[in-house]
Amino acid sequence: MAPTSLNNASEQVPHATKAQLPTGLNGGATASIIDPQILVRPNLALWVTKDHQIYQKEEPYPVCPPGQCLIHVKATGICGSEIHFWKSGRIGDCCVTHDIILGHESAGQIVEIGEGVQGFSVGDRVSIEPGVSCWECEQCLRGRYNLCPKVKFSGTPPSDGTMRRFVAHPARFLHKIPDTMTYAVGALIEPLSVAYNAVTRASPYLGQPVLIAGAGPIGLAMALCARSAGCHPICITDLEDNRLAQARSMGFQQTLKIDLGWDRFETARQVRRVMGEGCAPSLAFECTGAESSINSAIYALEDGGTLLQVGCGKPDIAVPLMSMGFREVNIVTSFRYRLSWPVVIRLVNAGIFGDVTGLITHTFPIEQTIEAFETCADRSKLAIKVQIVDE
Ligand SMILES: NC(=O)c1ccc[n+]([C@@H]2O[C@H](COP(=O)([O-])OP(=O)(O)OC[C@H]3O[C@@H](n4cnc5c(N)ncnc54)[C@H](O)[C@@H]3O)[C@@H](O)[C@H]2O)c1
Ligand SMILES: OC[C@H](O)C(O)[C@@H](O)CO
Repeated sequence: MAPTSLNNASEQVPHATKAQLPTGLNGGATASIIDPQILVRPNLALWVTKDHQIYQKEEPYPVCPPGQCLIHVKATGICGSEIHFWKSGRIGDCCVTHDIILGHESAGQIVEIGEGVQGFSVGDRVSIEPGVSCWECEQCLRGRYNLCPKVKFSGTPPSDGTMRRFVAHPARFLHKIPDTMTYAVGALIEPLSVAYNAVTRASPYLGQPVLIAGAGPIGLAMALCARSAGCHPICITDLEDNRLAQARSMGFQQTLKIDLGWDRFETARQVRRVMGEGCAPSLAFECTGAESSINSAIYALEDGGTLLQVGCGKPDIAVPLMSMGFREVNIVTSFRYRLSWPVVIRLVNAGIFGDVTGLITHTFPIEQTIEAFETCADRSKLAIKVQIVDE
């Protein structure tokens, strides 16, 4: 994955000042469905600095540019990448060089419609697809719009994100969610999309034995998706008991706590032992990005198996390429998602993944966003998915 493609375009969403606004709005039509009291609430936003600080500041109420909708963000999940931008100031070569607003896992309600937008109404409940691709380059035109070199990805430098009360977002990247779906679940469509994309890249077969390395939000979302795709048995590994306990509470009983003292052969042996039924995994979704985990997954795979690399780690990772060659072990990568929202919304709504709310362990009101970040970053708090809500 080229780190520079994480986000290459600069964000230029203009902001209106409150003084310019007639009634907390931009003068556009707003249906009575929106409580006017909500629109005058401060537009609190969560910023990160290049000096590893986060702070919350009131932003002007945004203007709603043509082609975009203004959304009252009602639920936003904190992603591990945001903890990286905060604590390390970077992911690979994608650096925080100036203060930006974080956030890319959000759902909310449309409060204003920009000029030229069709198919949406004020009051619609939507999940936000954060990667705004150009829709003009060859990758976009070929349908691989997740690889668009001009993508503006919410909350990834240099683009501001969705972790604020009100945000404008292009209508093309908004997806209606059914009335029966909560905003919290609408915000989970993003991590579930990461898993969905990886599953579509792997095309598993019914009854395929699968290893999932890492039981963070992505590993657990991966497990839900892989199970729905018919994978069985599924062995999930992690270093932490609480994450494996969460996996079991979601119905995945075959878990393995990794001992970093084991070498890759012993880890592979343990994976196969936990899988039981005489199985070795023929597909491994690697969701940690840790070199030792990647290597163990490669050795745990049966000959001819496939490593589906989802986790992001250091730029250069050593893998036993020659041994893989002799065993015809494949590596496939998966980056974000494309065309996933409508399908994932449909699958979640139909209950195909089971209860996805098992991913959410903590919820904070928007005013406590800093506390939410601290909880997410502090492993002793045993958080998996932390969400910020604003009802
Ligand atoms: N490919 C993509 O498009 C994409 C999208 C989102 C996230 N990601 C990446 O996916 C990974 C997982 O994301 P997350 O939010 O779940 O992160 P996370 O840090 O919450 O979870 C990772 C889990 O891996 C476990 N782990 C670490 N080393 C291990 C090892 N050697 N063996 C077994 N488990 C180990 C950790 O204990 C942790 O529970 C991250 O690297 C993230 O950057 C990739
Ligand atoms: O789910 C999407 C990921 O979190 C992003 O790609 C992030 O890692 C960098 O922008």
